[in-house]
Amino acid sequence: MAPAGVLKSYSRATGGRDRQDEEGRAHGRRRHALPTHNCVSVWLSHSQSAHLREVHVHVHGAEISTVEVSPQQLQPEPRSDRWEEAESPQLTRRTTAGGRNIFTERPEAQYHDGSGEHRTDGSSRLTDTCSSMGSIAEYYAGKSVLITGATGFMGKVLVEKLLRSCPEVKALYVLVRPKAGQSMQQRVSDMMKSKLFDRVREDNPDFHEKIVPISSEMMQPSLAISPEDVEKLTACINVIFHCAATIRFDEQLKHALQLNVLGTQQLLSLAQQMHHLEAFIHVSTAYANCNRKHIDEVIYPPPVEPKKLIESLEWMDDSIVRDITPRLIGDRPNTYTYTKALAEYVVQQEQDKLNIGIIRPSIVGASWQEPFPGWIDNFNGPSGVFIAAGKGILRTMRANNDAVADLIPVDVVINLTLAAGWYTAVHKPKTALVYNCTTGGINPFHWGEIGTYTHTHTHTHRKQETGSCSHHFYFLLLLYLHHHHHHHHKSIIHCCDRPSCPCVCVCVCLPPSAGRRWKME
Ligand SMILES: CCCCCCCCCCCCCCCCCCCC(=O)SCCNC(=O)CCNC(=O)[C@H](O)C(C)(C)COP(=O)(O)OP(=O)(O)OC[C@H]1O[C@@H](n2cnc3c(N)ncnc32)[C@H](O)[C@@H]1OP(=O)(O)O
Ligand SMILES: NC(=O)C1=CN([C@@H]2O[C@H](COP(=O)(O)OP(=O)(O)OC[C@H]3O[C@@H](n4cnc5c(N)ncnc54)[C@H](OP(=O)(O)O)[C@@H]3O)[C@@H](O)[C@H]2O)C=CC1
Repeated sequence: MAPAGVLKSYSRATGGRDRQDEEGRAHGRRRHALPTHNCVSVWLSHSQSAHLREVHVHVHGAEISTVEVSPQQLQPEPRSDRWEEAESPQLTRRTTAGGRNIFTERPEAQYHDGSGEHRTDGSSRLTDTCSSMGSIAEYYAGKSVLITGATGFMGKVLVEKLLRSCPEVKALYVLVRPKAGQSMQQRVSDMMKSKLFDRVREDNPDFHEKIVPISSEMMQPSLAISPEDVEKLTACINVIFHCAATIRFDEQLKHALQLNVLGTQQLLSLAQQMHHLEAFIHVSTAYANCNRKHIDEVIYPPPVEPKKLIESLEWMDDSIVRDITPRLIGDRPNTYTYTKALAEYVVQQEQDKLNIGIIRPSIVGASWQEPFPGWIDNFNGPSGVFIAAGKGILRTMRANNDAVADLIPVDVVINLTLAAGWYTAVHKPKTALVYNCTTGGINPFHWGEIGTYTHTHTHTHRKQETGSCSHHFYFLLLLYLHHHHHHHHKSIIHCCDRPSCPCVCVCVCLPPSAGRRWKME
């Protein structure tokens, strides 16, 4: 176990008002220690005046990449996608003839091991491989990668990033099912035509040749992959990224178990047949253990033995399962978090046979920078709320302004996921490594602050667009903790689309003249 103070602060991923101030809110610029037993981490640091200043990618506590963001850069310019940008005290850089930076470790570099001890021991099992690890892109060169959930929000970004930043990757095998009357091929082809892939297309118009769709339905026995495809996959796959899941909070327990737990189990079985597999990366969620106050980067014992649960639910009528679901999920809020916790355990069971990494993102939001700022294709989590508020439909809701909004941009999550794939393959950890990919512990940002930033940003943006400072209130969402405050506000503002009376405007925190200019789009 790592030292409690540090890890608790970093790993806490649950929303809600919490104890982030054990280490104090950030006063001026500060850096927080990293969790100790993981070696690839992405973390954010900030100053009091800016909510997001830097993203750091660390390997073994050594920084391999830093991105600076000025407070004004709420819509930053696209930046270099190269991962090897920063000098670090623990890595030496050599630049190849082609201009590529290659980082190798200094022999005296310090390590943290799983017990939280600093190590200077050059004979550590981790150092052996570090000196030959090269860069992440170099690792993926010539590799064949299998991706589940490639048609989903995170899977798409993973596919895009691999193709763009690891151009030498050999092939991406994506498990896809036909859906909504579209064949598997049609779905993949549509995906590749989307704006998300514009930059990849620019770099390599033939990028589609690297994507190999494999027909699969993850709820079916053996994932419904044909014997020919199984043979193909077992012969060539080097790395697996498992993103597929049902992320519905209200999923029927049987369905969620079948996909999130049994589907994962079947993929692990397939993985074991692979002759050249180097890493299995499972995408979990920071909320898998949301019933705990502190979430360390460890896999907790499951609430129930998954195999037994699946066996006992098999014979039960759906209505009985529905009735007993609340008892089964206990102090977890939904079947999603419950089954994701079981899946982690199922993955852990294979750690003796496979090199495993588990990524636990918190609430994944729109891209921060890559492939361009602000990309998102769903209304999940709070995104639906932002859209409704941005459209002026939603203006009040019950929520705690001071609760931590543990948002994390999708590109940051994907960068970590790929870095973890590389790290896992190169270091072959003896036990599954867990990576909490969250912001709440080290760079807490609160729901209430979103209103402030959004308002300022909308105002600036509008001014840039129109050259005018006019107060058009497109975005006004007030959060109330108390039921009656929320209802009071709702009855005023939700009942009048155009508050023409100055008194109403004042009541709902608009300037008295706003009524005349209120405009809905
Ligand atoms: C100014 C201040 C701003 C401050 C804002 C403060 C906001 C506070 C908000 C706090 C929110 C906190 C959220 C916490 C989230 C924790 C997240 C944890 C992260 C994760 O680990 S996983 C990702 C989270 N998962 C989800 O978000 C899934 C949620 N969705 C569902 O559970 C169900 O879909 C839902 C919403 C219950 C709807 O079910 P149902 O009524 O059965 O409807 P259907 O599923 O049949 O869908 C009907 C129709 O709608 C489309 N649909 C549904 N959901 C989405 C979606 N998320 N995005 C896009 N489209 C969606 C669906 O496709 C159907 O369309 P058809 O055309 O097929 O009919
Ligand atoms: N979004 C978030 O905020 C967070 C997500 N996560 C985790 O990240 C992972 C990816 O999530 P996200 O991309 O947001 O989810 P999406 O719902 O966008 O994508 C889910 C993917 O799983 C596939 N899938 C679902 N059911 C099946 C099935 N029966 N057979 C084959 N494939 C199937 C979907 O395919 P299809 O297109 O055919 O439906 C889709 O590609 C999940 O494991 C989730 O738990 C973790 C934390 C936060």
